[in-house]
Formats: sequence, C-alpha cells, structure tokens
Amino acid sequence: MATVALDRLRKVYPDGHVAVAGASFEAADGELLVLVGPSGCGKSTLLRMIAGLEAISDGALRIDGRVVNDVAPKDRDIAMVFQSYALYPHMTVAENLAFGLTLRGCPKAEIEERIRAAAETLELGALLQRRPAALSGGQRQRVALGRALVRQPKVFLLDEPLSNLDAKLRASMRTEIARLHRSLGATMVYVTHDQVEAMTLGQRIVVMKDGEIQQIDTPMALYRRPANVFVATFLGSPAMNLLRGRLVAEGGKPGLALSEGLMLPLPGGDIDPSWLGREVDLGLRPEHLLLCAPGEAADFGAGLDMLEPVGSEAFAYLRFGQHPLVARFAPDDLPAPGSIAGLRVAPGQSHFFDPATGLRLPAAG
Ligand SMILES: Nc1ncnc2c1ncn2[C@@H]1O[C@H](COP(=O)(O)OP(=O)(O)OP(=O)(O)O)[C@@H](O)[C@H]1O
Repeated sequence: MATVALDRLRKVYPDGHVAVAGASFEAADGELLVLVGPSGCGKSTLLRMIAGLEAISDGALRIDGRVVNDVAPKDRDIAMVFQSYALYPHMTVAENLAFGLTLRGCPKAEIEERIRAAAETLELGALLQRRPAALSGGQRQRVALGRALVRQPKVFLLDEPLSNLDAKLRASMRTEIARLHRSLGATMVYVTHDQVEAMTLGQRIVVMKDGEIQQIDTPMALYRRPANVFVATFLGSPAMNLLRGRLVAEGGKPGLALSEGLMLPLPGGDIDPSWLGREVDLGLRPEHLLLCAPGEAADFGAGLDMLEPVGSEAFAYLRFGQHPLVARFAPDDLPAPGSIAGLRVAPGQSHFFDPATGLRLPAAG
C-alpha cells in the first residue's frame, strides 16, 4: 500500500479555467480519504490528476514518495472505479474481472486465483458467468469494485461510485466499501458530492469549493469546528442555522441583537468578551436549539410553522421574528404547529463567523 501526497497541485484547463487552485494534502498509507464538495468544485479533476487521466498544470504529485507527474496512468499502480461502472457489456463478469490482468500478461492460474478471491470478498461467486445486462445496479458496481480489487493496486481511486444507485442500495454499498477498506487496509481516495457519504465513509474529509480546499479534518472535527461558513453549512442535514447580528451583553445578559430589535439570548460562556459589540454570523445546529418542557422557563420563544416527523426525531421549522430556524426535536410531546415553542441554546455549541470573510472567529487567547 502507499501514500498519496499532493504538493500545491494545480489544474488550469486550456480555456483558462482554474479547476484546482493549488491543492496540498497527503493520504496516509491505508487511509480512506474523501474529497467532497458541490458540483464543479474540482474534485473529479483532482482525482483524475492523481489517476494520470488529466495532465497536472503545476505542483507535484507523489505516490509512495515518488514524483509521478509524468508517469503514465498504467504505471502508477492505481485502480479507478467510476460512477458509470464502465463494464464491457459483451463480456461475462469473470471476463470483465480478468480483462485488465490478461492485458498485463498475468499468468492464467494467478488470474483465476485473484478472481476467486475478489468474488469471495464481494459475493460475486454466483454471478461470474452473467453479462452486465443481467445484473442489478448494485451488482454492477460490485463488479466494478472487483475489477479494481483484482489489480491489487497500491491506491484505489473512486469517483462517485454510488451515485447511480437508489438510496437504499447506496447505504448498503457504503457499508460494503467501508468493510472492504477495513479488510484490505488499502489507501483509498473517494470523491463524492454527498455529505452523508463523506461523513460516514471518510477517515478524513477534504472539503472543496471553487477549486480551493476549505478544510481537511476528521468528520467529527469538521462538524464540531468548521473553519468557515461554507463548511459549516455544507456538512449536516438539516443545515446549520445562520443568524447575522451584533453580540451584546445588556444588563449582564449575553446575546445576539438581531434586526427588528430582537434579542437571541446565548449561554454566557459561549461569547469571547473581546467579541462584544461586533457583528457576527451566528451558527447554530438544529440539534442545539433545545425545546423547553411546558412550564420550564425558556430563554426565548419562536413560532412553530411546521413539523416534519421522521420517526426517530422531528424537524421543526420555526420563526424567531422574521428569522427562520430549523430545530431537531425528540418525536414525543411536541408543541402544535401554530403555537410558540419555548427554546434555549445548548451551551458551548454556538459557532461565530466573521461576516466579511466567512471565517470562524478566533477566540482571544
Ligand atoms: N475540459 C475542461 N475545460 C474547461 N473547464 C473544465 C473542463 N473540465 C472541467 N472543467 C471545469 O472545471 C471545474 C471542475 O470540474 P470537475 O469535474 O472537477 O468538478 P466536480 O467537482 O467533480 O463536479 P461534479 O460533481 O459535477 O462532477 C468545473 O467548473 C468544470 O466546468
């Protein structure tokens, strides 16, 4: 297995479009690193540069310490899995799995052994003599994975491999890929636009936007301490609430002064004293707006427009003055839509961003 290190990797397309504006990170040996971001952010371009399918405009790419900028894709010891499966329709599953190995002159006995092992790992044994047309979407994607597996590459590159599957199959294939990664201990770089896939699969996540890396960290670190408003609102569903206002402490009571003369009370410890008086974007995750029980003293009230029960919990669409808020409540004893819900903000969970830059405010040290 291998490390993949990017040093200020850049891609400028011939029309002058900067698709990747200098990306630096390293996937550790055996790591499953996920690249995530909205459509057009440059994640596929980045992966294709690692694969050798796209020329690198500037910067250095190292696989296992060796600079491979000018090494042909077939000599990089990587295997790529695409969204579109890219199976040969006229070949059986076994032939599809064997094809790349035969091309490389791998001995027949070895090919058979590798196919047997891959078929066992991916539960393809019963399907080996079928053609792709006779397989379900999930089975086709397993064959595509199998084709990468038999290559025994140093690095697996996966480009939206689950996007063509329905939601249920996506979830089960996600588990399968995680299991495969664990059992192989392989280095994998995985591209997706789906933040749930990124959060559940990635050991670390690289968040991209407009060709630039926004933040690299473990899923929970990104969730708990997003570096900017983009990362804060991209990860998490429903998305983090954002409110612009001025931080104040009137009569010793800290809060966010909003338009319309509204005041959103905040837990005292959340506000760094050096921030008082300044305008901020306050970020609150839906689960950090706490519903007060009837009779319990609430910090503020918000009109409940609509409830969306999803079984284990309910999403509440609220309005504080003009400001929409989404909260995540336990499914029982919910207030009725049209009523006022008594709320408070969970201590230690407020996020503060600079409205000018979108960056998280550094606490005064
Ligand atoms: N050959 C090309 N010439 C010019 N611009 C390109 C070319 N290929 C891609 N781009 C642009 O580069 C940017 C990044 O594209 P890329 O395919 O890497 O994005 P992505 O994040 O993978 O998006 P998606 O999730 O939609 O596939 C986009 O703005 C795209 O329009």
